[in-house]
Amino acid sequence: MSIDIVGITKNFGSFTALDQVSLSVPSGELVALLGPSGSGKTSLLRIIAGLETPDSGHVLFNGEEATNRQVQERKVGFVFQHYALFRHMTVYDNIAFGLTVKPKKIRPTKLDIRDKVFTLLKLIQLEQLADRYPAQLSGGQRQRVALARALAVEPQVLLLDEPFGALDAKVRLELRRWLRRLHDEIHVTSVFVTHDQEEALEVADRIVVMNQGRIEQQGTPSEVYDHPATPFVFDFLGNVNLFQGRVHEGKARMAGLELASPEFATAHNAPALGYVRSHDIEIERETLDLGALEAEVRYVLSVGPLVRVNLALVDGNGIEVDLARDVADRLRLSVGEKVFARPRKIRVFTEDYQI
Ligand SMILES: Nc1ncnc2c1ncn2[C@@H]1O[C@H](COP(=O)(O)OP(=O)(O)OP(=O)(O)O)[C@@H](O)[C@H]1O
Repeated sequence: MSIDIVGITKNFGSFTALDQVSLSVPSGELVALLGPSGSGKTSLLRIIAGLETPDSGHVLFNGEEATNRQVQERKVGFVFQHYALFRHMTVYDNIAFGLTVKPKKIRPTKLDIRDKVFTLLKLIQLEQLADRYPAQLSGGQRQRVALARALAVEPQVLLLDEPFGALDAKVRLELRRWLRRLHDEIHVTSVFVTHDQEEALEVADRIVVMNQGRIEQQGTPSEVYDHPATPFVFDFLGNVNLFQGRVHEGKARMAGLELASPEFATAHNAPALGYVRSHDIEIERETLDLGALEAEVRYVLSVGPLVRVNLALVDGNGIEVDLARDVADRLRLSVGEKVFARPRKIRVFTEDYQI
């Protein structure tokens, strides 16, 4: 089922949580709503679910007006961060619950329910644990059961609000890969709320980046990562360094760097911000040209497969560089050493345009 959000605004008192938000989710797509705390992700999800009413705007399901439809009529399934399972029921009964409480006329037979529950148990790879109680499961297993319970009633839309938020990093990673594979199998239209950019980049077909109740950008993971439309998106998706400067008659100057572009031709001393991802900077001991910045090594820190180097520039500002371990091993940097930092890619934003 496709979802269209058209010009949705939601206020809580004088606070605007959603400001004229429009979004289309084609049938079968997995969309991630990504943004910092308070950006309006959950409010938008709750409006799609029918748990919250917008002040203005419309929600359409398959092109049909659904703004005032009751939750029960919307055929949505939910999985929340702390959507506790029924403690006194086994895994089997938890998953079967939505089917057993259906009105008698449309309730499947006991045998059909059994078939359905075991199909779902297979899908979530927990067939052996049907008779366990929630307290006897790990956090990751519980969330998989919660997902199976949501899927049992064959929702047309699946809404997931930080479903893996309470789990530790390793389980989180496993589950998001598992969710991606599961979605490839069942293709139910899904909206997934997260504030974790890696999770969104890995799981979603499309990412909707939210900030202060508005959509900053939407696109495929590579579109938003490689071509961020705004400084906010650049900053939010990855570890970035920021250089302040100015553009004037075809040139941008910042932190001792000079960049020429025809895009700047009409700018006259306009303030500009240059963004460089920490893995888009090379460190050299010697330099032959002007494209590198003189710096001093402040500290060197191993972070798993990366080595994070903090450099102090001549102007006193600090930048962070992430080097692959083999590159760092070759360089063998020591604290206090003088080096050169060469940004490979800089994205310049001025008030009027970006390159
Ligand atoms: N029922 C409510 N009453 C008053 N304010 C609310 C209510 N629900 C949400 N808000 C406010 O609306 C804003 C958006 O909240 P929302 O939960 O949608 O953000 P979010 O992006 O999901 O954040 P988080 O990641 O922290 O859950 C927040 O500032 C929040 O305090």
